[in-house]
Amino acid sequence: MKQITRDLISTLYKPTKEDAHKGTKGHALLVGGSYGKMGSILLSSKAALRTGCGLVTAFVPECGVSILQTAFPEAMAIADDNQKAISSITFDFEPSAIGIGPGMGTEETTEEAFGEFLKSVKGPLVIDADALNILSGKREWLKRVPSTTILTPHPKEFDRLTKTHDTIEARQKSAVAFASEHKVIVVLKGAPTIITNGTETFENTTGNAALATAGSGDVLTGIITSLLAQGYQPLEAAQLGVYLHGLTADIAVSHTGTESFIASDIIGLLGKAFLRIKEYTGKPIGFRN
Ligand SMILES: NC(=O)C1=CN([C@@H]2O[C@H](COP(=O)(O)OP(=O)(O)OC[C@H]3O[C@@H](n4cnc5c(N)ncnc54)[C@H](O)[C@@H]3O)[C@@H](O)[C@H]2O)[C@@H](O)CC1
Ligand SMILES: Nc1ncnc2c1ncn2[C@@H]1O[C@H](COP(=O)(O)OP(=O)(O)O)[C@@H](O)[C@H]1O
Ligand SMILES: [Mg+2]
Repeated sequence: MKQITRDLISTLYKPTKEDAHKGTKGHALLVGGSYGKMGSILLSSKAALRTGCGLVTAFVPECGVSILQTAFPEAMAIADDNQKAISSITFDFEPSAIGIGPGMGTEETTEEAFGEFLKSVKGPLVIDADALNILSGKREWLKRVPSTTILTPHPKEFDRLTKTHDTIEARQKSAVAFASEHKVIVVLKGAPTIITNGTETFENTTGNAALATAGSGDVLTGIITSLLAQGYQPLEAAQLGVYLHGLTADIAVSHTGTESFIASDIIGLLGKAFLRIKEYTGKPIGFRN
């Protein structure tokens, strides 16, 4: 297994172009949320914008619109017809990338909506959380998942999708086989997280137990979706996203410790994490780089 080193990340990282504007930096669409779990998609959406895409739209149940627009005015919101859970995923623009699943729930109407969504979605796409849980009950829908889609299961989600694994090694081996069979990229989250496309497998080298906190995976979904929206190739987006996510916790741990770190802190430290990566590239930090 290869390691995701700072050298690898320095070669992947693309600085913002000087003549960039919000229309050239990609438009991420985040789909998810349900009554009582709107925080998850809010975290994903905020993380996406903080990772550098130009525009973010959140597709949420009706009850989530005012929550989103109040807590995060920079994002646009599209309301589902249903009050509490997503029932039909329709939008009238072409997103540069889509992330789906955080807080979405697995109600029947949401399951149907996700099944329909998969019939027409082209990608780039990130599938997380409840979208993965729905797929676990509808494995035949895996055929509809576009190739190079990024799946971001934690161990329990991966086991639901496949089978119970007794060891981390067995699960990792299974993730490689799964990625190869379904032509997807699996980000198997954990300590450490591994990324595989079925041919090559990489182990992340950043992150610590501060990340063991509610919503940290929702944030990762936003980060990776944003990188995809900005034009990173799926494997690169997964590698850079997981590295950045972990780096925020490594930066934080000396002054917050592991206990008080929360998912919003990951978002707040993304800027510092990007600056750290810029340092690795050896190029001056500033406007003209
Ligand atoms: N503020 C919010 O709105 C939040 C919403 N969330 C959403 O809640 C829904 C349920 O997700 P959950 O992941 O909480 O529930 P799940 O039932 O899918 O998984 C939680 C369980 O998975 C196991 N697990 C997780 N990471 C593991 C690891 N590294 N090693 C071994 N076992 C591990 C643990 O047993 C844990 O209790 C998702 O839609 C998620 O996006 C959560 O992200 C929490 C925050
Ligand atoms: N002890 C740990 N060390 C490193 N990373 C961790 C640790 N615990 C959790 N993480 C990371 O935190 C994230 C948790 O994701 P997830 O379980 O989906 O959270 P949520 O669904 O609450 O958002 C993953 O990226 C995982 O790798
Ligand atoms: Mg999660």
